[in-house]
Amino acid sequence: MGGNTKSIINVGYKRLRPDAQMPLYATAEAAGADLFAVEDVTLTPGKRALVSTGISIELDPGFEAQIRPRSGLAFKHGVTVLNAPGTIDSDYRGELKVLLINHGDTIFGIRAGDRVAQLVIAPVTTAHFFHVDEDLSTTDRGEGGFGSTGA
Ligand SMILES: O=c1ccn([C@H]2C[C@H](O)[C@@H](COP(=O)(O)OP(=O)(O)OP(=O)(O)O)O2)c(=O)[nH]1
Ligand SMILES: [Mg+2]
Repeated sequence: MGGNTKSIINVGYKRLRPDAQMPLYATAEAAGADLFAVEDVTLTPGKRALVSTGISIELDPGFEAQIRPRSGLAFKHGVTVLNAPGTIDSDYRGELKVLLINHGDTIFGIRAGDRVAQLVIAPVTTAHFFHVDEDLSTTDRGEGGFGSTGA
């Protein structure tokens, strides 16, 4: 289409239990790889739960993984990732966990093997923060924010 090339990085994963499933892209060009629950969880309305995936990954420095909601769960059941997007640091070696919340009005049951969220790999820019003594540069926006440009 635009002549841009796809970028692919290698990400090693470990199964922390035999029934864990590796993150899986549902289609060839999916941005997110689905994450699977390894346990049954019951989410009553308004409640949250940390759902185990049974997977750990090793990202190279300069990358992160984001745990994002699945829109189908949000649309059909009001179930979403509470801390979306969850941040997986490249130095994290623990199990990937998904913090789900039920914003719906009915009980939502998760079964082991269900796809509960999706993992997006992204490059990270690390800032070198330096203190400045002079004024910051002048812009049209200035200090306006939080709706300052109108509805
Ligand atoms: O949805 C999430 C979010 C985070 N993590 C793991 C990976 C991440 O690298 C680590 C720390 O996450 P974060 O920095 O968001 O949490 P924190 O509250 O700042 O904890 P910490 O003090 O451990 O950084 O927890 C998950 O498994 N799932
Ligand atoms: Mg942190």
